[in-house]
Amino acid sequence: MAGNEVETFLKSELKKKNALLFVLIDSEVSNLEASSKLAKDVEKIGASAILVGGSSATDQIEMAQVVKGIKKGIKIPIILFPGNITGVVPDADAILFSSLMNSENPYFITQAQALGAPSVLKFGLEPLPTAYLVIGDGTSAWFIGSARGIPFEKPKIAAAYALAAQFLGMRFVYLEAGSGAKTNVTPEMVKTVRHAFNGFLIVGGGIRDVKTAQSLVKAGADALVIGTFLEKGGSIKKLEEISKAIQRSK
Ligand SMILES: CC(C)=CCC/C(C)=C/CC/C(C)=C/CC/C(C)=C/COP(=O)(O)OP(=O)(O)O
Ligand SMILES: O=P(O)(O)OC[C@@H](O)CO
Ligand SMILES: [Mg+2]
Repeated sequence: MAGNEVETFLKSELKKKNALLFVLIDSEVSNLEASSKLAKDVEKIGASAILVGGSSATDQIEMAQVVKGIKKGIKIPIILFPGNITGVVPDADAILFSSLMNSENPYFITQAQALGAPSVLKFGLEPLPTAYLVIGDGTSAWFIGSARGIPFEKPKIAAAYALAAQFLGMRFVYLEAGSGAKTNVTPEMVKTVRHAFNGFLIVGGGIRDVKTAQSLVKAGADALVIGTFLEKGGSIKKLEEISKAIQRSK
């Protein structure tokens, strides 16, 4: 059984850096060569982890190859970000073992977890118990996960879910506006959730500039996830600016 090395690493990074940058690599979008290069580049500019996943990434073989290929070139952890049981593959360091708490389909709350858990054990992946909360609507994660999206302007509802997650023993909360979302989670929602939840707070979806990133970190985010910005050709230099800015923002 895997230990808690990744969680310990993230917490110690957090002490040093104030807030962390996670880069999401979608194995469906980037091929192995592009993903390996991207992973090395983002490690250099201060990213603390690489997330690998996609809400429609159902090709397990492709995903396993990408994870294995990236792993060779980097020291920072690779954390799986599964949208389904097909996202559980070997050779990663950890997995966001997430429950989409505001899904209307129990499959995404407990059944995918039950089906995926034996493979997590078999592959020696460190499970990071995560409440995955989808905010707003219209994104892939919202649609595929049958989420009843928490309205952007209802921070107290998000905070109530986060508190429930804490009472259920989850140590990570992920506020997800959805990949490529037009609007990111509001700093006000992050602040309200931060107040209620004591664990590691991840925020993602639609983050692509320094100002937004800084405002979310000031509001209390521990880590920001950025994916689409790079998929759409955003520069590593700009990502570095974001990375540096969030390290100073709290
Ligand atoms: C713990 C295990 C085995 C499974 C968890 C299953 C859960 C909770 C799924 C939640 C629903 C879901 C579809 C989440 C997607 C998360 C994800 C990887 C998002 C990033 O991918 P996108 O970039 O949105 O995907 P596309 O590229 O397909 O738009
Ligand atoms: O792709 P973006 O919009 O950066 O979102 C990242 C992540 O939160 C999606 O699951
Ligand atoms: Mg994607």
